[in-house]
Amino acid sequence: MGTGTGEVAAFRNVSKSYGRVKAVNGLDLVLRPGETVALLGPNGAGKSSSLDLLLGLREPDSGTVELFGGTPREAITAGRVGAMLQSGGLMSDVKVRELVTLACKVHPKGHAPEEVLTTAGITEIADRRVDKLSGGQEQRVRFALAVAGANDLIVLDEPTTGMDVSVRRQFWAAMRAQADAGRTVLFATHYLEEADSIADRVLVLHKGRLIADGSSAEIKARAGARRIGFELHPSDGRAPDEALLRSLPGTVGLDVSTRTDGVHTVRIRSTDADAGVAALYKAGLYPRGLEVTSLGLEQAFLTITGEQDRTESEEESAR
Ligand SMILES: Nc1ncnc2c1ncn2[C@@H]1O[C@H](COP(=O)(O)OP(=O)(O)OP(=O)(O)O)[C@@H](O)[C@H]1O
Repeated sequence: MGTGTGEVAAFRNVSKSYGRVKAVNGLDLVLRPGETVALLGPNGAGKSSSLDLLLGLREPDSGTVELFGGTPREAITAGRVGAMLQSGGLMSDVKVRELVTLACKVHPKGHAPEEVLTTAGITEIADRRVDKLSGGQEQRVRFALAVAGANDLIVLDEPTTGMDVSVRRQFWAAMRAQADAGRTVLFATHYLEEADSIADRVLVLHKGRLIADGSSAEIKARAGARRIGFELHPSDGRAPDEALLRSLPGTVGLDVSTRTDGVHTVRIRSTDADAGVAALYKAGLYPRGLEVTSLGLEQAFLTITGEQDRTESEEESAR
C-alpha cells in the first residue's frame, strides 16, 4: 500500500509519563501491513496510552511515533487510519444512520453509508437515536465510524466491552473481514481468548513495557504452557529421579508427590511436551495415565507478567 518503508507504524524508544507514573516506558515496536495484532495487558499496563500516542492524540515525552512513514497527523488527515476508542462521546441528537453518513462523507475515501451499516451489523438500529443505545449497540456504532472509509490501519481500544457473546462473535467476524481485505488491525484487549483466536501476533504490555511479542503459540511456549502429568508405580521398576525429570527437554517446572501406596504423581511444566514425553520413554520410565494439557494463554500471560514482577523486585533489592 505504498508506505515506502513497508512499515505501517513504528514506535522508536517511546516513553510517556503522567507525573510519576510511567504509562509507556521505552516502547520499540513495528507493525507491518496485513497483520492482526492484539495488545494485551492488565489494567493500567499502558495500552490506551500507547494507542493515543499512535494516533497522535498525545505527544511522547521522548522517542518518536510514525504512521506510514510520516507523522500520525499526516496519516489521519490522509484517511489512512480508522479508530475506535474507549471514551469520547458520540454526537447525541442524531440518528445512527445520520452519524454514519456524516462519517462516510468526511472520510477522504468514504464508503457508502448503507454498506457501512451492514458491515457493522447495525442496519436494524439505523433509525434509533445515538443517545438511546445500549452499551453494546453503541460499541457497534463506534466500530461503524472506524470502518466508514477505506483505511489501511484500524485501531481498536477494547472494542468488545459491553457486547454480549453473540454480538461479540459477529463483531469479530466483521473485524476478520477487514483483516482479510488486507487491512492492518491493532486492538487492545483484556480477553486472552480474543488475542488467542483472532490475532496473528500478540504483544504483551506490562507497566508500560513490551514484555512479549510473538504468536500466541510462541507466547504460550515461552511460559511453559503445557503440563505433562503421569504416575510412576513402584511395581514398574524405576523410581522417579528428580534430576532426570528436570533434565527432560522443555522442562521448566516439576512437582512430584508420593501417595501412601507408593505411587508417584509427577507433573511437569514444559515448553516442548512432545520432546519431553519421548525422552521419558527413552530414559526407561513407564509413565501411566499420561496426560498432556495446554495451560492456555491466560496461564502464559500470568507466568510472563509474574516473571517480570520478580525480575523487577530482584533489580530493586540489588540497588
Ligand atoms: N491522563 C492521565 N493522567 C494521569 N495518569 C494517567 C492518565 N492516563 C493514564 N494514566 C495512568 O497511566 C497508566 C497507564 O494507563 P493506560 O490507560 O494507558 O492503561 P491501559 O492498559 O489502557 O489500562 P485499562 O486496561 O485499564 O484501560 C495507568 O497507571 C494510568 O493510571
